Amino acid sequence: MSKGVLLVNLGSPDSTDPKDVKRYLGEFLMDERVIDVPYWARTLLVKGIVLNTRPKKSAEAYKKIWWEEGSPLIVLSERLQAKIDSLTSIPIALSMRYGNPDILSGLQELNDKGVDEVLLFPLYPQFAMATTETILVLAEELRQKHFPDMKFTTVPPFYNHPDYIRVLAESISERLEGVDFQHLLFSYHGVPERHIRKSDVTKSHCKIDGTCCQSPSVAHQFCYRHQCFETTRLVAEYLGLKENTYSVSFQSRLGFDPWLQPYTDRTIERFGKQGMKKLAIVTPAFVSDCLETLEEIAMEGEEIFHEVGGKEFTVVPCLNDRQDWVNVLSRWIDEWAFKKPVKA
Ligand SMILES: C=CC1=C(C)c2cc3[nH]c(cc4nc(cc5[nH]c(cc1n2)c(C)c5CCC(=O)O)C(CCC(=O)O)=C4C)c(C)c3C=C
Ligand SMILES: [Fe+2]
Ligand SMILES: [Fe+2]
Repeated sequence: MSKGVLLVNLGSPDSTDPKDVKRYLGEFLMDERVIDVPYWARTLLVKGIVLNTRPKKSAEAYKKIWWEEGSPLIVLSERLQAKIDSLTSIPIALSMRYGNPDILSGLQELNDKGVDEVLLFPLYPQFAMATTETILVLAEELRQKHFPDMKFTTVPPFYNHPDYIRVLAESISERLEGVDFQHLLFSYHGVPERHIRKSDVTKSHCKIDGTCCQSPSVAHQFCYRHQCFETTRLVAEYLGLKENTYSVSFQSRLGFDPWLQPYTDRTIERFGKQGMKKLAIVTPAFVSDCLETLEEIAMEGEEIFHEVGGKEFTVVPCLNDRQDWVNVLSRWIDEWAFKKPVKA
């Protein structure tokens, strides 16, 4: 058997043209694991309401962060792929769950190189139905339809892996060296609370309260909220952060359902109103900088903080193509390719 890797990230529109943004949002939001309501209700909501207003607004936001080479998320993912490729001896392909390059083209590229054993590598530290699960489900559908002889292995969420924690913590301490900050906010992408309950394999553990995510449970294998808290706890431990000098919040909510709380925008506002002047923020749900980090946090978040009296707002970049991160990913891939188990 011949081995290869498919890195998969979320994806971006092809350009900042509202038509491209509309096509991308249509594919993204019609995913039943992103907006998890019956098909008729999703169609009504997405095609009848969201796609009539959101693409124009989102296109304006994308214009603020777009690079000459294209979407930061795609460009940074491509740089990561190229660097890993230069360190490993097996083919490394890159796909996006939505937009281009799609998962089918990534699998085709590997297939054309003679690969019949693929390591599926969702580029998300924490499990979520709207991220990891939807990648694995679509990839499996495509495998059955187009490449029935291909074999898949999946990289599990690495939210608590010591290598990931070390690199994330080092990236934070590098960015914050010499920066005087009062609080470090760990802002994760939010999900509707309903998603957390749906992913609870025990169907009884998850209460979305102060205790469930801290009490041991098999449910945590698929609990995004627990995994965000664990990443935070382990990084705080690594950096020796004192209690009450860091906290967790959830950003990017959409719609009227309750999403995971506290919300990042309200948290930033509250901190400023309480008199905090120097806030640092890190976004560990994303391994590549993107709209949600470069616009929502670094631009909008800073504006909110300044409006309520905050002075210094420091954003830690995502891991992107940092060399220590590239080294870790290349080593995990080699461990798999040369028959050593990838540590969970
Ligand atoms: C409406 C439901 C959404 C869920 C659930 C959701 C979960 C989720 N998303 C990410 C990562 C990213 N999301 C990004 C953009 C983005 N997300 C949503 C909606 C949901 N996300 C929308 C509508 C958008 C598009 C932009 C907008 O109109 O506001 C991005 C950035 C993409 C880019 O091109 O830069 C990322 C990355 C995670 C990790 C997650 C659940 C854990
Ligand atoms: Fe999102
Ligand atoms: Fe929980």
